[in-house]
This record gives sequence, C-alpha cells and structure tokens, in this order.
Amino acid sequence: MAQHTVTVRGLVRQFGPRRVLDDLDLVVRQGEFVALLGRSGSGKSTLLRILAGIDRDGDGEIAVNGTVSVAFQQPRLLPWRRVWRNVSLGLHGVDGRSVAEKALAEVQLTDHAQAWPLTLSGGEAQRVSLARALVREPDLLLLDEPFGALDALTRLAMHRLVDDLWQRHKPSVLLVTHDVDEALTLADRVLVLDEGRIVAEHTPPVSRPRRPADLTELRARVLADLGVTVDEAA
Ligand SMILES: Nc1ncnc2c1ncn2[C@@H]1O[C@H](COP(=O)(O)OP(=O)(O)OP(=O)(O)O)[C@@H](O)[C@H]1O
Repeated sequence: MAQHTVTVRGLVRQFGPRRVLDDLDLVVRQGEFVALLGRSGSGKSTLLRILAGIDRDGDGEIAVNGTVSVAFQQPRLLPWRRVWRNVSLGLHGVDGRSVAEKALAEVQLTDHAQAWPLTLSGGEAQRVSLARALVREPDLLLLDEPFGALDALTRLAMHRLVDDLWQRHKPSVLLVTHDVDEALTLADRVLVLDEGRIVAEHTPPVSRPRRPADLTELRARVLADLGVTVDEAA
C-alpha cells in the first residue's frame, strides 16, 4: 500500500487560551495535490508551519514522510545573492550552479540566472522561489498563498506552470489559498478548514486542464462551506 506523505491525527495548536487547531486530522497521499481553503485566521498557515517543522509546538500525531520544501507568499530572496545562488543556497555535495540552472529552466528563467533579485518582477521572483523549492526535489511541497500577491494574468500563468511541474515531478503538494478557483483548478482534493478542523472535502473532476464551466456547481458548494452565498442571478 502506498505510504502517505502526511499523516496528522488529533493535532492541537493553542495560542494562549485560543485553540487555533483543534483535534485536526489530515492525510496527504503520495503524489497528491491538496488545496486548503479557509477564512482568514482559520489556522491554515499555522498548519503549514507545523508541517514544515518551523512551528514545533503542536500537540498530536504528526508524521511527514520524506523531504519538505516551502514557498511563501513573499518570495523571500536574498537581495545580495544572484538569482542562481538564491536557488542553490544551502545545497551541499552537488554542483549548485548546474542544479540551479536546471531548476531555473523549469520555471522558464534561464536568462535571469545572473540577475539580482531586486531587478525581477513579482512573478519572476515568485518563479525563483518555486525553483528554489523544486531544486531539492521535495517529496512534499508546501505552498502558502504563493500567488496571492500577483496580478490575475501572472497568477494564471503560474497555475499552468505549477500544474505542469506537478505533473512532471509528482511531489505531494499542500497548497494554502484564498482563491477558490485556484484550488479547484489545481488540486485533486480541496479541503476547508474551520474552527480548527477540516470541515469539508471536495474532489474536482480528474480532467486536466479543467475548464471553469465544469467547476461552476462545485465552486458554489465550496463557497457555501466558506460561508459565502452565491447569488444565482449574478
Ligand atoms: N505566533 C502567534 N501568536 C499568537 N497568535 C498567533 C500566532 N500565529 C498565529 N496566531 C493566530 O492564530 C490564528 C490563525 O493564524 P494563521 O496565520 O494560521 O491563519 P490563516 O488561516 O493562515 O490566515 P490568513 O488566511 O489570513 O493568512 C490567527 O488568529 C492568528 O492571530
């Protein structure tokens, strides 16, 4: 039987008196793309930080099988290092330059390997951040609102890129997002977090790329789970 990349049971994370995560269960299967939706403050980033090992104060069973890379909403590049060095930072025992160039080619940034981060557009910087995550060939890719700060067109291009990278490398992915369409377009399973637990789970059609027209009904159901009512007449 295939092993799960993430198994979480009974996870509790408390800040003072407030239980942000409250007896949460979650499984991410090997090679599965899971999106996590939830209202602001529902604990999505907290969960990701716990899975990434950045926050070690969660109680419960947390098993992450394999290597993990994280990409955040802000690319967090080091401005004093060239793009390729940002990508290869922290890699040991390999030719950093050539693995960085390979990862940059995957995100179509070959021409920017020598550039300084401050000369990049927002979308380019976010692609560097993705290259940096991919260069480690992670078993689990944690994406925390990675496209939230991008304009709509760049975001669509990033969706295509991530879909393509995922299909080629098949890491397990846990994507935190506010964007219902992003979740429904990219993920195998869409989870809704509320009151510290997963309260709903949806499975978009398996076909890829997914057409917005195929997702209308599902979008309304997910929005209802999030407490948003859709005006049918709109
Ligand atoms: N270090 C901390 N100390 C105290 N409270 C915290 C801390 N980190 C997070 N919280 C609280 O936990 C709750 C969940 O925060 P988290 O960032 O996980 O939410 P989120 O679902 O990712 O929100 P958003 O969608 O707005 O990014 C919030 O109410 C936040 O104020």
